[in-house]
Amino acid sequence: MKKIIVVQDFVKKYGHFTAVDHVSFEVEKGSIFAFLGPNGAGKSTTIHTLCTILEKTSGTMLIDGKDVDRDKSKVRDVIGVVFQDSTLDSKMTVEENLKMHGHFYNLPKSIMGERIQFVLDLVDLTDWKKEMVSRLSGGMKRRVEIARSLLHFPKVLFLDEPTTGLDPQTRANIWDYLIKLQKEKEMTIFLTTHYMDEAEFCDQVAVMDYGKIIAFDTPSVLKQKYTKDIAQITSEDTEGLETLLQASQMKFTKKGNTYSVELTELSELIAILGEIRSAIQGLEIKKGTLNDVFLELTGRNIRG
Ligand SMILES: Nc1ncnc2c1ncn2[C@@H]1O[C@H](COP(=O)(O)OP(=O)(O)OP(=O)(O)O)[C@@H](O)[C@H]1O
Repeated sequence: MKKIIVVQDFVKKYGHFTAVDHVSFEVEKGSIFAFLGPNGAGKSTTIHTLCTILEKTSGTMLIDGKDVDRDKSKVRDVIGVVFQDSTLDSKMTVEENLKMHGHFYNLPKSIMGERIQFVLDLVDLTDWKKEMVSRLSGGMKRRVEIARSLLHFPKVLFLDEPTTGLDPQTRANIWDYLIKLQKEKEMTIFLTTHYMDEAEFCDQVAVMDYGKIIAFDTPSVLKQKYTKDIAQITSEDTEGLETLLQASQMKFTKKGNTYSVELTELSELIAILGEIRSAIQGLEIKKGTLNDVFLELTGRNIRG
């Protein structure tokens, strides 16, 4: 697989403060990649530097083989960006906003109309083309921004917390569009988020904290490596259950007559449950989450 983003030993300092500290990673072409971390982890700093908005202190960053310092304009030609703060002109229509962006990217007049139609179709906003941006909801504005960022058919789409502040339904819709885009256009999507559920959609996740990448892998491998599934068992026969758990050396905690058991071997648990079948009142298996990954790595919740 081709690496479309290559970052080596990236450092960004603001004065004496090191916001990003010797970070290296690579992103595969056509994948969805997320930087996951709490506020202040250094996610926006990294994405802004990749997008040529900030200057790095040291290190190397290549996008599609182009150096973000030496080939700024070539990098800008191959990327699309959607940042946290809206940059749409609310006194203009959706179409006018897109046209302005098209002119900025020197899109020929002959294809402008067709491109605008294409990107608005992608985000289901064709009927809103002539509407003033000021009349759109927050979620629709974000969709216009996504459409606008795609107008010049970028190879990499950068999204800095694309769904922050949006309601769950709109967030889900935006994700539908992004996944459709990635599949249909083979576009690479690089996003930052502090939403765990969003990171779950991604092919690869870099978990960031205090300016460093503390884990990097697919969501399922991260969960396999750093979390355990927990079986919550409620039993009338607490003594019997406890004796069996102790005998099998399974790790557990107890609250009332509910036991939280770390699942290592499912067959072992099934055997225990079989022995006290009639006393079991409830059973729930809780899968490890990306928040558990973060908790395991840092001792804190990602929101904390
Ligand atoms: N212009 C700046 N001057 C000084 N410090 C800054 C500046 N911008 C960011 N920082 C600091 O750098 C660190 C990383 O910030 P950054 O915005 O990259 O984090 P983040 O992970 O994107 O967080 P958020 O989700 O809040 O945007 C933070 O401690 C922040 O306060």
